[in-house]
Amino acid sequence: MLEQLKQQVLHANLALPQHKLVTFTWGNVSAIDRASGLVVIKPSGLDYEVMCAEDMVVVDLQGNIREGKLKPSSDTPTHLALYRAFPEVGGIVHTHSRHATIWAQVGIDLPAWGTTHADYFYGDIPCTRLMTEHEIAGDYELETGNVIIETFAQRGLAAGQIPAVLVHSHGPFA
Ligand SMILES: O=C(CO)[C@@H](O)[C@H](O)COP(=O)(O)O
Repeated sequence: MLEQLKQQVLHANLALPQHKLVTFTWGNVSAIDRASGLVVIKPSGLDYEVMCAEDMVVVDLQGNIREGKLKPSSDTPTHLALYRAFPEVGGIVHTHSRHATIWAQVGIDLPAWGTTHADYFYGDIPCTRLMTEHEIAGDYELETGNVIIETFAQRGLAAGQIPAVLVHSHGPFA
């Protein structure tokens, strides 16, 4: 099922350690097949060095596992919330890359100060508000998606124009 997309998602996940964007297994990439509404995502906690296409997990937009032997990434509910909210989004990447994560801990927007930033973003990269204790203690990953959606709605941002966000005290999603 979705063999080509699994290869693409595997390749994108393996690019994270190659570009030094993750520590240990703390990052994940997914992609959606909009025709079927199915999402291919990295398994949770599996070393990138041994990861292969068959390890990719297929889930539907409600989080039901449709194919795969391994547990999907712990961030799957965040990815799914974003796919449900932003129909223009075809793929999502989350990392704990050092500098973006530092900005996320500070909790401020990333200003459009550089030319490469300007090549990809029509403005500052927003940082979400701090999540509440209730949100953190509840379904944290789903609430992470919700706070991203809230940030884009409150600021009138389009995911196609600002294709990344910092989640306060966590890290970047793009
Ligand atoms: O920040 C966290 C956990 O605190 C997550 O982003 C994990 O780092 C994701 O790991 P996988 O479940 O994708 O391996």
